[in-house]
Amino acid sequence: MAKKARKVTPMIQQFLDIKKENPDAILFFRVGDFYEMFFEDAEIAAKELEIVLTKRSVDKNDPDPVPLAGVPHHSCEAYVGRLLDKGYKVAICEQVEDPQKAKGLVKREVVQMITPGTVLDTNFLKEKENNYLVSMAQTDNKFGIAIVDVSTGDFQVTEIEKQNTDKVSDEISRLAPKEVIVDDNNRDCYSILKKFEEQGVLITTVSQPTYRKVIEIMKDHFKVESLEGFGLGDLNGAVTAGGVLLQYLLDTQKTSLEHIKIVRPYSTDSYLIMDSNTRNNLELCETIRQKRKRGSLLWVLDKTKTAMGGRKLRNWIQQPLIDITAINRRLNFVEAFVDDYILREETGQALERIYDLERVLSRVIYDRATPKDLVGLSRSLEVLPDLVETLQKNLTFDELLENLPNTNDLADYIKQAIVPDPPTSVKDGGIINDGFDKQLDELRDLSRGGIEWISNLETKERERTGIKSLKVRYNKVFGYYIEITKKNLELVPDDYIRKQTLVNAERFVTPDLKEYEDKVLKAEEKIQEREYQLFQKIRSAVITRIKDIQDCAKFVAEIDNYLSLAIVAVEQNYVRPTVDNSRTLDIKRGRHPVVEKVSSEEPFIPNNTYLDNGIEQIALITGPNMAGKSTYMRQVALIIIMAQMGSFVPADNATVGIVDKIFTRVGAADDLVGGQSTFMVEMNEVANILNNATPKSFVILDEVGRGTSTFDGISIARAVVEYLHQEDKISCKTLFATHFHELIDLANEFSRVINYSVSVKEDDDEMIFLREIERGGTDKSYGVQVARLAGIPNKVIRRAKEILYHLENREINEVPVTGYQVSLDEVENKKHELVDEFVDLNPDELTPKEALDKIYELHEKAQKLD
Ligand SMILES: Nc1ncnc2c1ncn2[C@@H]1O[C@H](COP(=O)(O)OP(=O)(O)OP(=O)(O)O)[C@@H](O)[C@H]1O
Repeated sequence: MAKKARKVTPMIQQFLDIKKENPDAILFFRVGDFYEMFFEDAEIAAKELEIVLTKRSVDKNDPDPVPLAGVPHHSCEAYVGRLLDKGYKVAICEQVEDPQKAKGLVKREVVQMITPGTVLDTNFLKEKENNYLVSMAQTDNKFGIAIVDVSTGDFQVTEIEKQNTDKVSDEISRLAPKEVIVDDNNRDCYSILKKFEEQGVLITTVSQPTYRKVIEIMKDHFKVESLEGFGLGDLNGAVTAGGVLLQYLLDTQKTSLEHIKIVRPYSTDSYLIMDSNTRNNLELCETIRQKRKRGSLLWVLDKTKTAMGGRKLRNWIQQPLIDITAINRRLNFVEAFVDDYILREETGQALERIYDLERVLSRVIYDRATPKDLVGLSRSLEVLPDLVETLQKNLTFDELLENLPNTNDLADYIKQAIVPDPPTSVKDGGIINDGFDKQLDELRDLSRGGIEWISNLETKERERTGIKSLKVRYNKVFGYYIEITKKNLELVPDDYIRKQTLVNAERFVTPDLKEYEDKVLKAEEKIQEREYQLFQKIRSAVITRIKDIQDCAKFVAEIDNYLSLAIVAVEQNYVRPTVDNSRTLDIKRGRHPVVEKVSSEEPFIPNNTYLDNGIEQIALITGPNMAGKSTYMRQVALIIIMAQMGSFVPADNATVGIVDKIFTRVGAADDLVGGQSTFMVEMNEVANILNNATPKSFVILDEVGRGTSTFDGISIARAVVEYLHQEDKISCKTLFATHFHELIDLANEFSRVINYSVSVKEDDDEMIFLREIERGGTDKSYGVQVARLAGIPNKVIRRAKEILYHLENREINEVPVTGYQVSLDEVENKKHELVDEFVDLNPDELTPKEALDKIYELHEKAQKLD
């Protein structure tokens, strides 16, 4: 801000004072019809919003005018939205008294602090996505995480052991928060959050209150004596994060938080665990490269009709269940819809008429709701009885309907109160129905009577004066007046009082006219006041029913999800999976839900999968590039996820023994991570899998060891398979795709490793992909043929084939050196040296970090060799 003390105008001083209270926000300072920004705020706004930066002198002789930028108040939303998108906070500072009545400088106050995590305006929110604000706190041995979506009132807390920083990071990345709050002194938390800050998430630092204070904040907010009732007994980390979050909201949001009615503790271990790589690799909610919903699993499954359903479905996909009863409960509901076309149709039609109850409710609470919002709320609630009647036709839904609150009275009340098609703002008037409020009706009668008297006045006065062209008109300056053309002026009666002379006419008023006008205007003012009071009364009526409306919203979202999953199941021909406690994964003719939907050129070829922990634990899949290995492995993971989220699956038959964690090591994510070599990323991911997988986990390894030289790669790949196979270690179901044909032999040595390959047919040197997974390995890679498909020039292909021939026949030294100079002898010797060095490594003498560094060093050497 202004560094040296300078004399400034009172208004600029007022700006500076308010800015001092809100140092980390861009201050939108209301001046007349504009929001103006000064000093650095102006410079930032000008740059980020591409608006003109000007200067304003604070006094006549000021040599150093103040930077200034402004936006019109009526179109400020778009500008605020852009600043929020870029991770800024915006403080809206309004004139809080009528400038015409103000003595001296008009009073101004910050009436709203908008931050990316607390925004409510529908213009800035994605309809089918939650907008999470997260807080992170730390106790002796735990990290606490609290999550709130201010636009829906959803408030959850969890905690994770302190040593498990990766898990914390995975959870935060699942939530994809817009803003994270953290104690300004907490380095551990901050080091986890740094990555998110680099991705553009706003990190807001606050001072963490003491634990006692935190408990008080939580108890005060929820109006309870103890937090035990929420199941927060000894979750100190979760409670701390929750208290920090509430305190932040209380400090920044100048309105009530009444819609945050309950806090729900959860454990990340109650869901199928996936790290953020796995979520990305499997393209659950967006594609890896384009970051678009189209092409993701969500895109296939989302047929939801309501925004609430859309948000819930996203959460279901991100958090598949591990409790068999809960999964089967969901599957039962989906099945009920799958089996009944009429039920689907009728339910769909009802859901289509339901607005975003959660977000309307939060706007009501924050006093941002429009009359249209309330009409929307009432119409949505009115749909519920129809929906209930429809669902009652199938007994499966009884359980869901049991606790659904009855909100008919509220719907009726709003319907009686507000006109069916009200204007957008209460200020526009005319929002309350006639007959709803006696006082309003009387005022309206008065006003209408006055208007009628005035409108009859023209006829009356024409008769009285004999002036046929006499007109009664209204303008903002004089109010009502009588206009007489110049040529009729001598007929003007004595009681007319002249107000204005025009070129061809004169304007008059009469005492009667003024009296009626007064009545009308006063009545109008009172009507406006009364309508506002009534609107607030209706608002309060809604607020008393927050819990009921939230329960209805949850019910609608849940039904919407079952219906959506059922519609997809019918359209795409999915089946109900059997989910049980076995260790078996048995999929008959499984398909990839996304690829089968987008592949228009060739029909999708289904494939079987059988894995268990007893006999067929690790499937080693070999086959040419482009054959469909990655698609196949991802398809199996997606089928598990779909089954455990309660969805039908793309297969003819599927049995899924509950999986606790899914891990993937798939090359596609490599380019996502900046600053680390492909090999390093690969090894980090493998380390994570080997350290965290359990016998109930499912692991996909795609080309492990690819990022380094062949011998290193084979050695690492083999060691990983051996480790996964050891009965006393992990022994989890694994799909392992590899180009290293040398690994095929593992099936002879290890009882639970089974070879598979993806079939290809050769026809006149042409390669035809059959896309069928067959038992048995293949030692042909067809890399050269695939290279040709990719458009590599024929000359290079021919030469590659020539080299390949000699390599395959172990005639490394006899490759004719026509075309390219290849010193294979030298390369081969160096390669042996590297492998020797690798084999000589003694794990007992190295820490894991040293081992990784060493491998990395060898990898770099090998890459140079390549
Ligand atoms: N079962 C299938 N039916 C039809 N098309 C398929 C099938 N599996 C894969 N494909 C198509 O084949 C293409 C290649 O598949 P994928 O990327 O899985 O091959 P890959 O064997 O993993 O190749 P690479 O080893 O080069 O990574 C995909 O774009 C997909 O559209």
